Amino acid sequence: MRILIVDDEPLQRDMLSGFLKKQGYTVHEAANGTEALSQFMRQPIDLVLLDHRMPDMNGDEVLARIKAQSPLARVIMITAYGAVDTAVRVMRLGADDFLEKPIDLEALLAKIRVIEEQLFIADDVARVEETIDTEALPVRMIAASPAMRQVLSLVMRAAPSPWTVLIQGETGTGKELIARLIHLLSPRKEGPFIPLNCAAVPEGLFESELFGHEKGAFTGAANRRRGVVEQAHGGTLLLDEVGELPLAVQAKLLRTLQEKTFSRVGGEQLLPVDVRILAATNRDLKQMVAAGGFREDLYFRLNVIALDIPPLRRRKEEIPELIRFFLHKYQSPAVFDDQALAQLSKYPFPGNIRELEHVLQRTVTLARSTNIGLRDLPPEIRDYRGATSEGDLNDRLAEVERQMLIEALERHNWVQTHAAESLGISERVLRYKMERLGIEKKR
Ligand SMILES: Nc1ncnc2c1ncn2[C@@H]1O[C@H](COP(=O)(O)OP(=O)(O)OP(=O)(O)O)[C@@H](O)[C@H]1O
Repeated sequence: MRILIVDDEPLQRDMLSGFLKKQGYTVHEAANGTEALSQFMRQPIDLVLLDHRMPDMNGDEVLARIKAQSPLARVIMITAYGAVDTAVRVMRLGADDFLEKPIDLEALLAKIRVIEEQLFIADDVARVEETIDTEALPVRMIAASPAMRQVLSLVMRAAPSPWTVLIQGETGTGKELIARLIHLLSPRKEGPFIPLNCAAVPEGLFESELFGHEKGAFTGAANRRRGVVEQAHGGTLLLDEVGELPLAVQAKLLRTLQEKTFSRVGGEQLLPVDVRILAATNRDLKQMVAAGGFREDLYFRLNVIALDIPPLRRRKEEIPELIRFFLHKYQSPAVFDDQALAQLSKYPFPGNIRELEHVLQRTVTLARSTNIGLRDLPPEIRDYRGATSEGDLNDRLAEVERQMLIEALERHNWVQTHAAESLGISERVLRYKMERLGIEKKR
């Protein structure tokens, strides 16, 4: 990891630099904010240890400028002893962590390790992207928010296992992308990845689509045909919109999952098959189970590991990064000004990342110049005035809850027992809420 130490006291810098070098890190140093920013332009930096008290520039400002230049750079802010206000404020401004003076080197190392672990995840993803690129598969992905990093870390752990994974999320949140990632990180990566969109299969054709058919199995079955289960042998089968599967087919699929065999429509023989199943849905399968539209036993079989992909409006901090990503993908020279970016961040994107991508394509194509401003945005976004519906209310409540939890955790140095107590909830409830709201544990 490449670490930049920003501190105006040479002794403190030397001490930190010596310690971190001994731990095997590559260390750069800067004596003030201006120098820090120029260092930042010159070379890749993964982590900044930033002294909040700077002679030339306010620590808040240095932080904001670093984060604007490279939203993925991690920053640990070094604050004065007992300056709780500062600590809370810099965390809000996007610092990844903070540490009080005098610096406890063991605590510093523990914090660096946490960040390092997150970067490893990002590195793994980058490596996956390379693999995918060489195979000319159009799969690259951005995961810059804490919520998505948490999803990715779960992906990393789930992928090598043989278990089925149920990927849940609204339309366009990247469920198929995540499924491909799981496949590519699994021992089956050399095998096929077969996606089946269950919503696109006509009612009467499910069985043959899944399991294939023998010649003459039904009118129109002129030849033997392999189904997706068979095609995915040795690899991974993604059942997208799995909630659309008719009940009769669900029973057959369950048998295949349990016994690792299947038979083609019109065939007598039970054939062995080695396939890992991933399922994706934008419907609430649990509710479908309760309403009798989905088999409970199949639900439990599919839901061995559950991955919930948060909607884009819960991870708006990724919008600038996603825009950069898509502009690069389309080799567009367009630049979005601050007002356009702010308005895009306000809009709730019901169609999530897919909608964002379409909006960008449309905007860039129709804009009069490469400088994209408010007037170039599609009217539904340009004229969007903020929350009105119930869905938005829930999002706002979640945001308020998030802020309150983070503040309480900060106040109590991320000691969950104390934070929970101060909020009047149990520690278990606190942990549940942290997970649901994508708040990462700090220590
Ligand atoms: N994190 C991401 N980074 C970059 N691109 C993404 C990301 N997430 C999704 N996309 C892109 O957005 C589009 C929609 O993603 P995908 O098809 O995986 O969504 P989905 O949840 O499976 O949608 P649906 O529920 O409608 O099937 C794709 O073009 C995908 O490449």
